[in-house]
Amino acid sequence: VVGGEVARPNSWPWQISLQYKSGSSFYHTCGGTLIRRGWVMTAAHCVDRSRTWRVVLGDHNINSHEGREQYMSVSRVYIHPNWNSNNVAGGWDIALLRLSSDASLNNYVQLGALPPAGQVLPHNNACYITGWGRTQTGGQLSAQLKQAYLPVVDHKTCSSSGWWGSTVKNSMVCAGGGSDSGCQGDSGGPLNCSVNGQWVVHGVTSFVSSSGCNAYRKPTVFTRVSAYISWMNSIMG
Ligand SMILES: C[C@H](NC(=O)[C@H](CCCC[NH3+])NC(=O)C(F)(F)F)C(=O)Nc1ccc(C(F)(F)F)cc1
Repeated sequence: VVGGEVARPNSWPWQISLQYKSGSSFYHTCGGTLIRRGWVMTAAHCVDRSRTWRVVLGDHNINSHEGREQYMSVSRVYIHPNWNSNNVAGGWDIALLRLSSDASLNNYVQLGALPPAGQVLPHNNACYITGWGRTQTGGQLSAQLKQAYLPVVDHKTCSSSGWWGSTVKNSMVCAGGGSDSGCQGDSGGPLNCSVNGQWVVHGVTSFVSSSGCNAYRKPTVFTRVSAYISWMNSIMG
């Protein structure tokens, strides 16, 4: 996350860290959202390569053990069948991870709320991106979970010339476009939007401009969760 601020610990209790094993250690690579006790929603591009994954729940500082974390292994990865790893602009950047056991819900670990199928938020709807991604273009990951206020940019604006043009599809949500943005390492994490006073996860962090995370008029682009409700239900049952 470029800009924004460090989140109050565990104030986004559905945010997870997706980590892969290398040698005898695990490394943060993406974010994700706990959507059922045994299921995590993330981006397909996060799990393109087959690796040994683990999901960390209840985390704040990914480099220290604070005692609230739950470490879950992943028993199966479901990547959307239409996902094309050579074309993030095509959309379909969504995946589900089946956990090997159910999470314990508590003050630090809660389920994220999903939107109703088809719901599209209006321009400027209040949303926050959260994640441990780079804090500047080309910079380092954040040790502590960060948040940034990224209001929704409607499709009409986001897909206009000077903005993303036809790269952005209707199955995506744009948010931000100013000096705050997502960045590498935030992928797969939630776009948390305020709807009728409740936080609802309307986006899965998908891409930013290759010329810089907070490039002018290149809002962060998210997979629009409300376009994938039926697919997710078909997988999770
Ligand atoms: C560096 C930048 N990385 C990204 O945007 C990666 C996803 C990369 C998927 C493809 N391997 N996502 C992120 O950094 C995220 F944290 F914002 F989600 C990037 O490649 N952006 C990008 C690439 C292609 C296109 C387009 F489809 F238009 F060709 C648009 C943006």
